[in-house]
Amino acid sequence: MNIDVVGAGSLGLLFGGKLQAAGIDVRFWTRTLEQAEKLQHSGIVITERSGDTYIKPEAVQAKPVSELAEIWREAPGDWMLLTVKQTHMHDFIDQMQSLKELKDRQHVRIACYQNGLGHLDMLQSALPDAILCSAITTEGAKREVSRVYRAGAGETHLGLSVTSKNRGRDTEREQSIITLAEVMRQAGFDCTVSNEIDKLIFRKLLINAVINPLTAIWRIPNGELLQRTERLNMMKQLYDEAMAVYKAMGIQMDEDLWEQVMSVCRSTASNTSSMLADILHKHTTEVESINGSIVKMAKQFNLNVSAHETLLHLIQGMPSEGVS
Ligand SMILES: NC(=O)C1=CN([C@@H]2O[C@H](COP(=O)(O)OP(=O)(O)OC[C@H]3O[C@@H](n4cnc5c(N)ncnc54)[C@H](OP(=O)(O)O)[C@@H]3O)[C@@H](O)[C@H]2O)C=CC1
Ligand SMILES: CC(C)(CO)C(=O)C(=O)O
Repeated sequence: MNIDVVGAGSLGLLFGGKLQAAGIDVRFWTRTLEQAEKLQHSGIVITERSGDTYIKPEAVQAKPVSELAEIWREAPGDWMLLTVKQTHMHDFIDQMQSLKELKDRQHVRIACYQNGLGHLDMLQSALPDAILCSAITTEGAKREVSRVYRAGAGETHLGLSVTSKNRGRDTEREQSIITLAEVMRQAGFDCTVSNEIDKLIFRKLLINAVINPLTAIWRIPNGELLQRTERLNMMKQLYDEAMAVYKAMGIQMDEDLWEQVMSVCRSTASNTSSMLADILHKHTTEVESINGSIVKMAKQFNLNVSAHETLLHLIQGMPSEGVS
């Protein structure tokens, strides 16, 4: 199987690096030529509790994403792992426009790792023939140049979301996802195919919508959210607002989801959430596709989600030079 990893960041290097170490043919597609050259010069190191895995420089295939569509004409891959952030989806879509002209365009298969909502619809309307699969993962990865740290082993669920379903050829789509999951397992990921991927997408959205903006505003690791009543009260307000939206939409969640949110805080107690990390690194956050999605859905039902709305605006208004 040939895997194209688009976005050689934290998740991209973790998944791509481990797949390559398991003997899968992997090509990395970077935003800049500079990063592609760096990977080919230094190789990739994956640091896990069990030790380091090293992909030698000469084994790394990395190119700027601007060359992907052209190379795909001659040598298409079997699956693309899309590991860019939500904030870079528009750039990626612009770069992929010429894939529409491929003869075999219905064989463009993309596994989307993004947190939040919005990317699948956007991608499906830009590439209507592509097979899109959601990859919901509890892996935690952090990149430093060409080294990626894996924070324990998480679970990854792959599945066709509502966006990609009802487009025919479901058996073929499902089979290709099963094959991708098998390859992921060979590479050491706890990966399963889920028939309830939308539930998992909304569960993750809720967890991110409660934890991320508060840790970003208070600049605390996830575990510290549980340390003060005021923080727990804010979490609960965000939770209740989101659950009211889900109820109006007919989205069923587990009865003990509030317990699960607190349990994620405990199991990732020392984590800097991705939203806080983005702010500290002066990157645009994914708040628009996380809390912004809750706000957008609430509007359809005239529901009040004032906590999400306030946090959305507070985070969007953060100084672009970051905070220290
Ligand atoms: N890290 C994690 O543990 C988890 C992350 N996620 C989700 O996965 C997604 C990716 O996260 P993460 O890996 O942490 O993010 P990173 O910022 O570490 O990686 C994203 C990479 O994409 C590159 N990129 C940006 N635009 C393009 C483009 N058009 N073409 C090719 N590459 C591009 C960036 O390049 P450059 O650095 O040059 O800008 C960067 O290397 C996010 O939506 C996140 O919410 C979900 C679960 C866990
Ligand atoms: C689950 C959580 C909150 C872990 O840090 C996360 O997914 C994130 O930081 O984006």
